[in-house]
Amino acid sequence: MSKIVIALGGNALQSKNSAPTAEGQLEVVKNTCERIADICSQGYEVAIVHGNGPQVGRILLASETAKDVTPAMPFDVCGAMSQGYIGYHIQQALRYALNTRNINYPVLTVATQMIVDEKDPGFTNPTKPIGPFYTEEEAKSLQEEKGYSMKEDAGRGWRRVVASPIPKRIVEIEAIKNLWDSSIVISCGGGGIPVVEKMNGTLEGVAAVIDKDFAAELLAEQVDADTLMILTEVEKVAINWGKPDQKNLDHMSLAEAAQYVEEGQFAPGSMLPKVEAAMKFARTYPNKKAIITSLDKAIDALEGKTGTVITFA
Ligand SMILES: Nc1ncnc2c1ncn2[C@@H]1O[C@H](COP(=O)(O)OP(=O)(O)O)[C@@H](O)[C@H]1O
Ligand SMILES: NC(=O)OP(=O)(O)O
Repeated sequence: MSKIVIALGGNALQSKNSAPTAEGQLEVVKNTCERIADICSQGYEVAIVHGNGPQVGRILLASETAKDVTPAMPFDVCGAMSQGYIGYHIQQALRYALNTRNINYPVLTVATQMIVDEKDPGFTNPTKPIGPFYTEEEAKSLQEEKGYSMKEDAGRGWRRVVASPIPKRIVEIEAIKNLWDSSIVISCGGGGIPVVEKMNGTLEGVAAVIDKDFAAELLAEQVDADTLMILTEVEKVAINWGKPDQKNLDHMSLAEAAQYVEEGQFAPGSMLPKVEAAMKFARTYPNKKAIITSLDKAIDALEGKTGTVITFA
C-alpha cells in the first residue's frame, strides 16, 4: 500500500470567514477529515502533520493577557497545547469520518518534540508568521509596545513573526514508526515542539515555531513514505503569483524549482517553505514525488489530474 505523509495548512483547520473559536475549528476539521477519510478509503496509508501558526499565536496572546491572573506559559508549552487541541479535534472528526466508511483504524496524536540546533540562524532572524492578522498601523504599535517582530504576510496583512529553526530530529520517531501499521498517527503538529539537546542528554524547550512543511518532509523521509503531500489553499503553485501573467504549474523539476526560488517567485513564510520542503523530498528520493495542492483536490492530485508535482527531474 502507498504511504503518504499529509501536511495540513491553515485553511484545513480554521475558516477565514468566522471567529477563530474552538467550535469553528472543529467544524472546519470535520470537513478536512472527510477528505482525508476519502484518501484512506482509496487504500492509501496516511500520517498527518498539521500547522499551528494561528493557534499557537492566540494561545501565547491569551497567556500574556492573563499573566496577572495566572503565570504566562512559555513558548514551547504553548506549542504543546496547540498540538493537543488540534490533535484532539482531528482524532474526533477523523474517527467519525472513517467509521462511516467502515474503516476502523484507531486515530491518535503523539505529542512530538523536535530537536533543533541552538545555533540555528533562524533564532536571530524571525520568519514564522503566527497569530492573527493586523493592519500596518496596529503592527507598528505592537512592535513598539511589546517589542514583537512584525512582517507583512504574502499580501494578506501584518503578523507577528518568530524564530523558526530547521527541524533536525524527531524525538518520538521510533514510537511513530511502531504505530504506523496499526493506527493513523497525527504527529509533528505545528512542526513539533522545538527542543534543544543539552550535553548531558536532557531536552529543553525553546522559544520558536517550526515550519510544519519541513517537519512533514522529515517525517516522510523517516517513515520512507512514497509521497509527501502538502495541502494548502491553492490547487497549484504559481509563478508570477497574483499578477496578470500568473502561471499555475503542473510540474517542477528540482532545477526548475531552484530557478524559481532564485527569482523570488514564492513568498517567504507561506509558499516558499512548501516548495523547499517538496524540493528536499525530491532530492532525497529521486523516484518519489511531492505534491502541493488544495484539500479538495487531494484525490485528483494523487491520480495525477491536478496539483503541482515536484520530482527530481
Ligand atoms: N507562488 C505562489 N503560488 C501560489 N500561492 C502562493 C504563492 N506565493 C504565495 N502564495 C500564497 O501562499 C498561500 C499558502 O501559504 P499559507 O496560507 O501560509 O500556508 P498554509 O496552507 O500552510 O497555512 C497560498 O494560499 C497563497 O495565498
Ligand atoms: N507551524 C506551522 O508551520 O504552522 P502554519 O502551517 O500554521 O504556518
